[in-house]
Amino acid sequence: MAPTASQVSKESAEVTTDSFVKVLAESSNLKSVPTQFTYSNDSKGSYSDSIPIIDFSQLTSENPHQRSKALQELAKACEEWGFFVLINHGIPETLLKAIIDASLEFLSCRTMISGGTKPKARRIPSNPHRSVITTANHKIHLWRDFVKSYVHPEFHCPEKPQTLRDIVFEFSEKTRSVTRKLLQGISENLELEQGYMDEALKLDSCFQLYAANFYPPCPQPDQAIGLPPHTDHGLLTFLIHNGVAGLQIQHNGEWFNTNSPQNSILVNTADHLEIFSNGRYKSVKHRAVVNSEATRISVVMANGAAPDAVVAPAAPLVERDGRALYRPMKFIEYVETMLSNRLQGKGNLECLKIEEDE
Ligand SMILES: O=C(O)CCC(=O)C(=O)O
Ligand SMILES: [Fe+2]
Repeated sequence: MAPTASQVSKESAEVTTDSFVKVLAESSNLKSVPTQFTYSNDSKGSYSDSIPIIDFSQLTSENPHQRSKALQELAKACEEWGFFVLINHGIPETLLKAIIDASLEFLSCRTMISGGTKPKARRIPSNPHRSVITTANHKIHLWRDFVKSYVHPEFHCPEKPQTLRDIVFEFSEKTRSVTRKLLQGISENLELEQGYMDEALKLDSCFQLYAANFYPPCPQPDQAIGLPPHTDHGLLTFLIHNGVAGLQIQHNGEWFNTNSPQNSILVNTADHLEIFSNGRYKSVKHRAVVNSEATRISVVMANGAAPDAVVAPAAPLVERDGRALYRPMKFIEYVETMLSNRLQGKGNLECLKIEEDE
């Protein structure tokens, strides 16, 4: 079950003034990355013409030929890249722009609040504005400010401004509907009986998490990271941004820059799709790199199973494969372990893998 508003606001009390990277980045004499942010990385990525593009209007077309072609493309994208650029999805461009603008305003405004009295930020019913990860033996501050809220099946969002709430609510509804149709296509590609996936994952009460990430310009982009390599919880993650590049995905061991035509949505396959498909569709590793010139903002909607659904490899696939490759786990427990960083660098997915000799 999603946490109650009181649980969440208790966590938000961890917000501190110095957790805002924006303030640090704006200080005029900042010439290098402070040591606690140091994360040496080669932030360069390759470019590829073969990053898949999925035309949603063809996937939902009544023309069987068009639909079957789009289904094949979707299967290939999930198998080979775990990532695709979704076009003609039907979500109005005005809404995409509105959620970027409202998220940007909210994060900028939180930063100003932090400079004065803090209580307002504390009362915000969203997850903490955390910018630290713990690796095996030390803490690294990320070059990112962010906000996160569970928005479905229960809607939690900062109470103010009302415009942000309204926009996030509408974006959650629209992305949910697109997600359900993509999952329907994926279920057909996995040759599952109609309704099997919906029931097993209780998709009518599917989980959604909204996040907005704010990456200010960084004086030494190779010495800091917005988000280190990771995979996402959930089935499919949707991401849009303000036109400043920064998302890189790993493909055959190499980092690739992602490029998105205007009004498109970047979609990646996530951990629970890897589990449910019994390893057919891998959860793609990705990272957010920073740059020295422009502020980047991304808005993410993570789409998962119902909080109380126990996610396991689909039984018909286990039967076909002869064995399950992952242990079952309740969806919300998985998410909460991941968000609390309790695994300290070791992914949840790794912990659920069943070795051949077990
Ligand atoms: O901002 C980005 O491009 C990546 C965001 C992301 O991977 C996440 O929020 O999980
Ligand atoms: Fe991610």
